[in-house]
Amino acid sequence: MATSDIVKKLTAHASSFKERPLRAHFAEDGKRFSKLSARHGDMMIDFSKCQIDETGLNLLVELAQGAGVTTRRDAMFSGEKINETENRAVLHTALRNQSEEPVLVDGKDIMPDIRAVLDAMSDFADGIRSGDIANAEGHPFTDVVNIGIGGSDLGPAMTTLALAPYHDGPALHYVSNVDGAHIADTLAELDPATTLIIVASKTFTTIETMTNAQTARRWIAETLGEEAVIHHFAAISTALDKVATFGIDENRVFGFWDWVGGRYSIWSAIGLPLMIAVGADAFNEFLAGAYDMDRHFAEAPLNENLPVLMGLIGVWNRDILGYSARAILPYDQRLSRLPAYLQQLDMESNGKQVKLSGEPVGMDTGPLVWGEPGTNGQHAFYQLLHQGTTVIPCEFIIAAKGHEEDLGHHHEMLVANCLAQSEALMLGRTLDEAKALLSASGMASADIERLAPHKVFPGDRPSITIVHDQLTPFALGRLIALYEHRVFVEGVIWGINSFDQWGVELGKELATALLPMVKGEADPSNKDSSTQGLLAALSA
Ligand SMILES: O=P(O)(O)OC[C@H]1O[C@](O)(CO)[C@@H](O)[C@@H]1O
Repeated sequence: MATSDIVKKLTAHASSFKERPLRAHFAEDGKRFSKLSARHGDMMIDFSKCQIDETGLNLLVELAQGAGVTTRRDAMFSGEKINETENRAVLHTALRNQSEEPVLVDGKDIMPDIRAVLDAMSDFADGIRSGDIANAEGHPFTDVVNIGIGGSDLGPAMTTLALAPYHDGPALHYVSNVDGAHIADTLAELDPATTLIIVASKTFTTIETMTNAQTARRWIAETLGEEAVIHHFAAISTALDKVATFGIDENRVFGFWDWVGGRYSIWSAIGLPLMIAVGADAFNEFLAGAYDMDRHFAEAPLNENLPVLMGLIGVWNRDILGYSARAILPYDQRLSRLPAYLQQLDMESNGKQVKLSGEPVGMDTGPLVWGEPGTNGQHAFYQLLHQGTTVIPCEFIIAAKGHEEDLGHHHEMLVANCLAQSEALMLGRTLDEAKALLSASGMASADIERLAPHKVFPGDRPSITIVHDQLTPFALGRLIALYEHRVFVEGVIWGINSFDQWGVELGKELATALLPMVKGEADPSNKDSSTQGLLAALSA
């Protein structure tokens, strides 16, 4: 059946959820959870609190089949150049390939190069961690500053925080913003003599990273002397020629390849800061977790395949039910940067308006992705999630166990809060229930009438809950890979290229043209009146 026909069927099917609230679906079907949840190892995804049923799910699976999700998936894993607008393969999965199988790009097996870089990273990380690689005086590095932005920052920054219980290497710091405040505040806390700077940039041209790297270089040279620079810098890039021009010792340069997208690069040398923090063994566990999800994605039937199911529910929410956002709500303080990480992964991948052919997509594509960890968000924006006029599907993430064995009562409260939120969103509270509650408290009837509408919760607000055992390196790798493949599935259904990012270019070009105007060295009179007015206001 053609995609448009399945979409029509799905749209017709959605009416059963407009007519009957989720609470009725739960009341009628005691097996709803077991029918609408799926498991892989200790990871379980409950989507029974979404406005979907088995019939709808079967239609969605048909949609995935019709859109060619499996063909496209296999093409990605096998190194075909599916990033057609950049003429590149998409092989972040090869970076975590734990099998002996070769992976071919243009007929060449890329696995030996991947393993060679991983070995070099391990040697370097071990050396920094043990103190064998030290400053000119032989003192170990106590602090490492990673300078990068986007995929060269969010992945290592998010994962370093997530794996704090495994962090036994030097302290890690991340500088990304070109705002001088970021690097100034970071370096102010540090001793240059025992600080290693890693410059991470796929292209080694990104203006923010290059500006911060030059500032860090001056900081080292001015405090320790020019000859110290060689001891205090390392780099990660695909542009090895540009790194050499910057003056970083070639033995401290860790490469990767154009078939690794920035937002998919945490598995490459971009993960070096994480490896320095947690050690090569834990990093390898992290890769193994992602590989485990890769195998599941490649092999599990579509109706049991977690990333496929997540992607299908995403399309259902976005295109059939018309919800334009999704909230990422990890009930795990150490995943507090996950929403920011997923913003890049999802919105840079699927924030597109044309298909691979260049024609308009004709459907809504990637939703607005945002979020904060629970329980903090509960005391901030959950009011809107529960009673606002916009429905925002939520994605809760929770581990069965925390790492703080002596603080089990905290974890129990975390779990109770997480489950309470999805229950409240689904169930809501009717006007009659609100009135009954107020009346049970002994309130006068006039006050009940006045107050009850404020205590009504519409309910029927969909959510997915992802449960895993504990946030280990393996579980983290698996979780990120789950989201990567979910974004892939959605992108295939929309027919877009999830692996380019032309949308970030225009702003970069205009910033380059504006810089001389900001400096007062060029005439802004060809700019629109707003830009001219803002330039004048900022020139004080
Ligand atoms: O690693 P680089 O080349 O400095 O790029 C950083 C980021 O900039 C982007 O190209 C967007 O501007 C991202 O895709 C990328 O992760």
